[in-house]
Amino acid sequence: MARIASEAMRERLKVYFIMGSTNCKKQPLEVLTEAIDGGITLFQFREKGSGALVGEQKYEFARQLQNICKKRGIPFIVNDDVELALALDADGVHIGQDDEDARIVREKIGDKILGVSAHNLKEAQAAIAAGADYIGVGPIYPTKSKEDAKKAQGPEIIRFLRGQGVDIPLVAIGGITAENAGEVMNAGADGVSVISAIASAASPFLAAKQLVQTVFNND
Ligand SMILES: Cc1ncc(COP(=O)(O)OP(=O)(O)O)c(N)n1
Ligand SMILES: Cc1nc(C(=O)O)sc1CCOP(=O)(O)O
Ligand SMILES: [Mg+2]
Repeated sequence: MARIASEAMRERLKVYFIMGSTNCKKQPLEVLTEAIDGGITLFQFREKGSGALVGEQKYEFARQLQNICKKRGIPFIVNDDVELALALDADGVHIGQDDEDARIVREKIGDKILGVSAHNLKEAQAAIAAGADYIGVGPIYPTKSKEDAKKAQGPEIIRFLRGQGVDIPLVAIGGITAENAGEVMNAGADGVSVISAIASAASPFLAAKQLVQTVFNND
């Protein structure tokens, strides 16, 4: 299998839903199913924070979510846990600046999708050099979903990176909702990545649909 092409990656990043068991108000498998019905384009399994599943329970939960994604043609990305991604034969891995080195992860996962978090130009350039398929840039707005999140930088960080010639597929993250997704896309993001806007919504289906409408109408 060859590396994903940039243009295909950009399309996949449009509405990127991230979720773990601790983020959901409803049954997580139902939340993911509704989000897919609503039109999400990519999914990341992020099992983190107080009360997160570990060991066999984490593996089994991930496998169930992966099965839903497989049936619906949504690529399944694993956050942080490269060994889990390999054990499940996931479609890819997302790592941050405090995780395993991106070059080593690229070697381990071969042609699978590699996403790397970047907060500034230096980190973005290093991620590209290490073989990232996309970068996640955030937090754009304040977020309650990541305990160790950095200070929000606003959509300006995306405009700045694009202005400096960073043309890798780029997804914005942190505090993004259907209300502010338009300005994030206008700043030059290929897509938006969200946890709470979908996972905490009374209707994950409607929440996903609203994001999809905003992002795709912005093309
Ligand atoms: C799409 C996307 N962008 C950024 C992140 C954050 O990754 P990281 O900085 O490693 O933080 P954790 O998510 O591991 O807490 C992400 N997960 N996805
Ligand atoms: C997982 C994550 N990473 C971030 C970063 O800045 O790198 S912000 C974040 C949490 C995003 O959740 P919500 O959509 O609920 O704000
Ligand atoms: Mg991480």
